[in-house]
Amino acid sequence: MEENKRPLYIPYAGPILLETSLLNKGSAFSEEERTAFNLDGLLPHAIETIEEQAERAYKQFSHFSSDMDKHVYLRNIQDTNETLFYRLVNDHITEMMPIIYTPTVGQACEQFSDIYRRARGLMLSYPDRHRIDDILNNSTRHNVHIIVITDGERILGLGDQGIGGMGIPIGKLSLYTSCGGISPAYTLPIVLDVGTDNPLRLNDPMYMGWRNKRISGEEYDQFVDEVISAIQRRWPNVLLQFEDFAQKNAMPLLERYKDKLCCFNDDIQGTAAVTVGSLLAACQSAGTELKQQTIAFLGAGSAGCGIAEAIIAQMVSEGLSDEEARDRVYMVDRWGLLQQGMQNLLPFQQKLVQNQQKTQSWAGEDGGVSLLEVINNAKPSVLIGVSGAPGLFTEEVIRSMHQHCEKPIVFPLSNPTSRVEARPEDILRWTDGQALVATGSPFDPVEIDDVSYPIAQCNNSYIFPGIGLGVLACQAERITDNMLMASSRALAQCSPLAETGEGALLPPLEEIQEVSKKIAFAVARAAMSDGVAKMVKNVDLKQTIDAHFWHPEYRNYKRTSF
Ligand SMILES: NC(=O)c1ccc[n+]([C@@H]2O[C@H](COP(=O)([O-])OP(=O)(O)OC[C@H]3O[C@@H](n4cnc5c(N)ncnc54)[C@H](O)[C@@H]3O)[C@@H](O)[C@H]2O)c1
Ligand SMILES: O=C(O)C[C@H](O)C(=O)O
Ligand SMILES: [Mg+2]
Repeated sequence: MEENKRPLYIPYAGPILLETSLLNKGSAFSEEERTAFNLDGLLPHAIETIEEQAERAYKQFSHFSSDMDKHVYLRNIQDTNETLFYRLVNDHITEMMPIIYTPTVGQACEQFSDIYRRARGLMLSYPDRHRIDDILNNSTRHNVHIIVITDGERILGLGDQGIGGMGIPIGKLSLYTSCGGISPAYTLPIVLDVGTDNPLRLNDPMYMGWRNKRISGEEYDQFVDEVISAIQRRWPNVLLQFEDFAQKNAMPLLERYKDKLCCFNDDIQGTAAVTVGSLLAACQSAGTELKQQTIAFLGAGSAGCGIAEAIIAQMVSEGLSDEEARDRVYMVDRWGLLQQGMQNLLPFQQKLVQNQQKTQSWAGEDGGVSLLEVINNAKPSVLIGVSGAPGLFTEEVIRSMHQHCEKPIVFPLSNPTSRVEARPEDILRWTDGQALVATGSPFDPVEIDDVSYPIAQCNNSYIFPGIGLGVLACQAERITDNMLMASSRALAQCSPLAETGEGALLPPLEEIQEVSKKIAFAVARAAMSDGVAKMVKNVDLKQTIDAHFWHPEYRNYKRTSF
């Protein structure tokens, strides 16, 4: 906090200062600042506090009836006065997170070109591939510590949105700041504009991206390589988060870069960490261990296989052999259960096939093993949906699961809300209130017979802000599996249900900043013990994390020249 009291020396003045979102204070500029920075007459007479500004902004926000209008309104505040934006979001996190993030951000990506107002972040288009270094120098942020990058091809469960995918890095980075205390000055959203195969975007006269089919293969790989090399030259210590890449690219990109720079794939690893954390909390509250569960997945893609591998690693840490752990995990995709000998599986899916000898008698008429057949034969206690396809946890599937398992754990994690595998109220009705439900998108508590069931939001948003804070605090140079596992365990320790035997599976969003600090602490400790942190061992880690935590408060400005 002492840090924050030091004045900032600012070379901008007049309208340019008011147009600089990181520095603008609007009506909160003091009398002295108004004189020193040539602002007299550019602002209303009254000098306001940030609380007064936030009160007015909240009133205006509340007048909008649609979530998209609210989203556009908040994004506009973000683009004009970031401090006020974060003050507002922090004060109303439960109400505003679904507006700046999932699910509304999905619609904002689909309508990106329609609602476009101001420049934010970097848009790197394939036709500009020969001047990426120059373009990075145009960035409005110079001291970048965290980048979220997408190519817009798998936006939530909404498919290819081309340049509209930019909504996702913007939304994720907003959470890095509001939930993880990363100064907005340190963040940079990037979209790789490599075309789009979505006819709705290509045929839309308003579409603002490169109007071309997606590039692929060698051209695509080379372009990504050029961008990442340029990022490393410009910001060698940056944490790079890959987000919402299509299945064919997500894992190969992670494999290609994970040992070369400080990076992770949020859909594979962040999702795995939050899901394992949630499952650990669920097991703890039931007095069991993860190794005792049998787990079925619908969707064996980036998220599904990422979660499965993290579950297996946790089961092994609880004493199972790798083979025993894999035996307990059933992956169902479009063509049924992943089994040995199946054609066209990607390398990361091949590691998760079931032994055909065990499952051959389960097959239906078409020779494949459906989700229902897995439920009836394997009798899972945990069911996870990451298919992006809505409604597939049918009444029959859930009731069959409940027949074999008194208190099933059911996580329909697909986003946004329109893609959920089953709605929580249905799952609870079909299981007489016995299921433990968590979803990827936010849902209100379910009321049945005067009992209220809270629905946890099992979304990687519980994890990545804490990872970012931990990485910055200890100056980590890589993201290791131990760091991710540490984040899961730290999250599980924050679970009200695990702690007290009742209440929600995951902590309320009002506590997210404290949760992020705990995750950051665990992540940084794991980074130090893995030898990937530059921070010296005897520094007080907790104090360093607190010192890194940015708060949306105005600082005093003093004038300086360029
Ligand atoms: N809650 C979270 O934090 C979180 C995190 C990551 C992803 N997700 C969600 O999970 C979904 C999948 O993401 P992903 O990155 O794994 O995508 P992906 O494309 O890599 O994987 C989706 C998989 O589901 C399969 N699938 C599609 N329709 C199916 C059907 N009818 N039956 C069986 N399988 C089917 C696909 O073949 C594919 O293998 C998305 O909706 C995404 O929003 C949620
Ligand atoms: O963006 C989210 O809400 C979570 C996740 O990264 C997803 O792709 O669905
Ligand atoms: Mg994602």
